[in-house]
Amino acid sequence: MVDIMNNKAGTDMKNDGIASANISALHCIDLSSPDIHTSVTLLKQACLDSGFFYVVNHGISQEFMGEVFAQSKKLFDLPLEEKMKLLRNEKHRGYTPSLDEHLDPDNQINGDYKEGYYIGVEIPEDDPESQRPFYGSNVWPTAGTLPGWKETMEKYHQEALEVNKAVSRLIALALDLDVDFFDRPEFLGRPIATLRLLHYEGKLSDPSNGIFGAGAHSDYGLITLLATDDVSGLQICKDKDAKPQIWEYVPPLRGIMSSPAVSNKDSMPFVNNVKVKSKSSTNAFVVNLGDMLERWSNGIFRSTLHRVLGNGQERFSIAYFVEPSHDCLVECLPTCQSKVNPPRQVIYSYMWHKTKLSFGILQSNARPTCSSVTKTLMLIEILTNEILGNW
Ligand SMILES: O=C(O)CCC(=O)C(=O)O
Ligand SMILES: [Fe+2]
Repeated sequence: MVDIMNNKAGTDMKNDGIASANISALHCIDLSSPDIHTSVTLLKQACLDSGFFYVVNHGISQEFMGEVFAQSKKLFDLPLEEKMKLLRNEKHRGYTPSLDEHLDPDNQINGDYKEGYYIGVEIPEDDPESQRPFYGSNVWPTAGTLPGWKETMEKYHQEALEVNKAVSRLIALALDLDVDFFDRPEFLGRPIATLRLLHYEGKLSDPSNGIFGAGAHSDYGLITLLATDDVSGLQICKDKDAKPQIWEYVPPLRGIMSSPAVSNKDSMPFVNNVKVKSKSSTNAFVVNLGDMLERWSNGIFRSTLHRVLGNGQERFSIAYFVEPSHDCLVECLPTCQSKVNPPRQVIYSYMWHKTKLSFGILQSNARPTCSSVTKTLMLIEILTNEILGNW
């Protein structure tokens, strides 16, 4: 029996053609399990250990995921001049070309070797809400160019949001909050939820020379739901302060495992006693915690540094970034403070975005870099201090 959880040190990915790295032993949450207690325990441990975990049996069919990836590929297969007609607008919706984003400028010589496509929550232009950062209308390829594309992506946007909500309910329980804590209208009732299709062109990464598929970063929102194809590349660094940093692969978790470490085709992988149900069962999502949840939980749950190394093969992934509404006051959760861990920061989700926008971070990069995040957080503290006067 292959047990990815116990598949720790000693396993490497040498046949990826890049520097060998261990495979990370991540927890796996079965969203269909009636045993909520076990799911919450596993999830809590995952959030404390690494801020990364797999989610299986999430309810989105394999067939539909195949359609979403096929449509994504069709878009990226368009000639560059066609894609440039869909270039991202001022609301950061639409196409972002290769090297446009620079997630880790301190360690990258060029930008990320990936192209992307942003799809947010659609709010019509005549709705005053559309004036707020990250709300607005999407950019769509015409039905003539890509039939059914818009419909597929809109459906995935909705279905993936439900998976995120299911995960956020387990997170609420893991933080000793009411199960529906994050479901409130001002939180995930009106979320800032952004789908991002990604295509890595197949450039071989060379970390020592600053070449990455995606540079090291942590996501800045609440949680991110990531779907990937069978090509490995995602790595995490559980301790961002360690020197040297230790990077571990997070391989795609499938009904049939694709990585050499877990390729015993005769047996289905067990992950922390969760059986990935059958060869036709849905592929796992990778979920990771963002900087906002780290703040909200007063540093108890941590966001984790991650990056993507290209192994020379083309790779597709789909990230879904979820944050609460602009009106959400991200103040220390009641269950995350004590005498030894007093509340640290108060941030308006709205301020979070406004500050990023006003500092132009989003003008050069679709999302802020790690170092930008740090600078931004410092700034938010100053601004919030001025506005709320509670320091
Ligand atoms: O493509 C991946 O596997 C990760 C992408 C990612 O980390 C991001 O877009 O924030
Ligand atoms: Fe990320």
